Amino acid sequence: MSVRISAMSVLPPVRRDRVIAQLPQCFRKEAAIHTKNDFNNKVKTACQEQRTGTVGFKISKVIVVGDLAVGKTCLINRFCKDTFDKNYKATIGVDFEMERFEVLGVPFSLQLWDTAGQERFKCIASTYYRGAQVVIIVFDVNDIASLGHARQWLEDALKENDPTAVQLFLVGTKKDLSSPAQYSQIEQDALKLANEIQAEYWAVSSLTGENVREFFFRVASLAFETNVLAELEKSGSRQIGDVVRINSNSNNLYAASKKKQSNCCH
Ligand SMILES: Nc1nc2c(ncn2[C@@H]2O[C@H](COP(=O)(O)OP(=O)(O)OP(=O)(O)O)[C@@H](O)[C@H]2O)c(=O)[nH]1
Ligand SMILES: [Mg+2]
Repeated sequence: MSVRISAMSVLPPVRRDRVIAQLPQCFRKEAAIHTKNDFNNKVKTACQEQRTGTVGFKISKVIVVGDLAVGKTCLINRFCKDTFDKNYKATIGVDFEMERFEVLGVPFSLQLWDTAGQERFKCIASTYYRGAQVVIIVFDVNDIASLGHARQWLEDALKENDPTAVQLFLVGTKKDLSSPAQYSQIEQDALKLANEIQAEYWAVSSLTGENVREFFFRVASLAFETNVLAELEKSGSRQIGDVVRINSNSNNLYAASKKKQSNCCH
């Protein structure tokens, strides 16, 4: 972790299509984390004044869970690599992707943990649940049973996390395979569940790409907003100068992380 943080300072600039300047809107107002039109004012001001705490080192951990073959890996691959594979290759344990953004001018990364839905790999996968700021529960809009299992996935994910600190998303995939009539029927159930578990609801297709980018932009934006607000609360009356000092002292940060690394490897 610390090694990755120090490496970030030498990374190239964030891709132009990962720059977020406006708060992306929710998919359904009936099931949204919030329905405000714009980023929180305190967050905007802090970003303008570069008072966002560990500027440039912000990372949120996201775990993606749900039944086997609902399309978790395809969803991540569509967004991160703009690819789609029609052949099913089960995820064994977990896969990991880091996606970098710039939100309100501040570098921000999502650590995406793609977990296995197959029962036999669940045990390995669940050891990676800890420390998640965002939980994405995925179901297939053509498979009502996969929606029914969402609660169980949530329960397992929250066992390892502080339920009050987690932002939840419920995502229906494979929208391209369902007729409008079939879709609107399952959407009713999904919206109801999303409200009960206080999740924000989205429906996407990784095959066509419908809503995929919008969804991840929304995740990044809400995670960022929460992250900065928490940072502002934590720092309270701390001087702006403190933050600047931490950042300008990156040599020491690097040295410290190297030291830590050698301690744990030997
Ligand atoms: N038509 C269509 N097929 C999809 C879509 N998303 C995924 N699939 C297909 O569904 C199958 C399973 O997709 P994966 O992404 O591997 O599923 P997973 O949830 O990662 O499965 P596990 O890793 O076993 O948990 C593959 O054959 C995909 O091609 C979609 O949006 N539309
Ligand atoms: Mg997978």
